Amino acid sequence: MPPGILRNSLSIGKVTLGFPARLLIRTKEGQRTVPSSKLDKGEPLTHTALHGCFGCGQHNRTGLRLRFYVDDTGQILSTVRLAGRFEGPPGHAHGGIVATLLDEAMSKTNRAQNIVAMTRHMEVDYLRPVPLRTTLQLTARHLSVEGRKHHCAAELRNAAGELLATGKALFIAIDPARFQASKPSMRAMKS
Ligand SMILES: CCCCCCCCCC(=O)SCCNC(=O)CCNC(=O)[C@H](O)C(C)(C)COP(=O)(O)OP(=O)(O)OC[C@H]1O[C@@H](n2cnc3c(N)ncnc32)[C@H](O)[C@@H]1OP(=O)(O)O
Repeated sequence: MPPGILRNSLSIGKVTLGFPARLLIRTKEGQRTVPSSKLDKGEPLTHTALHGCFGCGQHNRTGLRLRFYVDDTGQILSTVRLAGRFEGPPGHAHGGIVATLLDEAMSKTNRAQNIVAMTRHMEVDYLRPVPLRTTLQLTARHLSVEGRKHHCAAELRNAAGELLATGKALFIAIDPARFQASKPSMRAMKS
């Protein structure tokens, strides 16, 4: 297991129940779909610092509350079911929410290596409208690193494996302690 990955309290057996019947994964041999019951190498990926995050904060009741897993190649996996409040085009997700899904998954490819990094530049290809209230598959990979610059990519698919959106992004590694120290106080934010 790469450093920085913390197991959450769910067992692997319970985790796989959350996935659709078949899940697209990338292995050392190439891309393929597997029955989700066979996804025995996915490890829950979680962290303790960002409870309020709109993407993954489990305490953010209005957020997406995404949960992520990492396979043995370092690929990040998640399944998502978007609620009606995330609508943009009728019956489909708002583009900003689609970008958030891709951004969040890519950020976890850094987190899985114990790197704290912020999105500096991101591009999205919206290939098909993303339906609400149905299971979606979100995957992301770390592509390369050069100094503080981390290049990542993500894909969003429907349960049948059809590609709906892709993203690429440049993340810049930061010192989280310095970031916390520069955080505005609640009083400053209210004024
Ligand atoms: C505790 C925090 C936890 C955060 C977790 C991640 C959450 C999930 C992801 C997000 O949604 S983050 C939220 C959205 N992103 C932001 O709010 C970031 C806002 N931007 C910043 O705060 C700063 O721009 C940033 C910290 C990302 C970088 O500022 P720096 O001053 O540290 O870096 P700098 O500008 O010097 O750029 C670093 C390198 O990247 C290069 N660079 C910057 N933009 C580039 C670009 N577009 N293309 C190519 N290279 C680029 C730049 O030239 C330089 O190259 P060198 O190191 O070789 O000199």
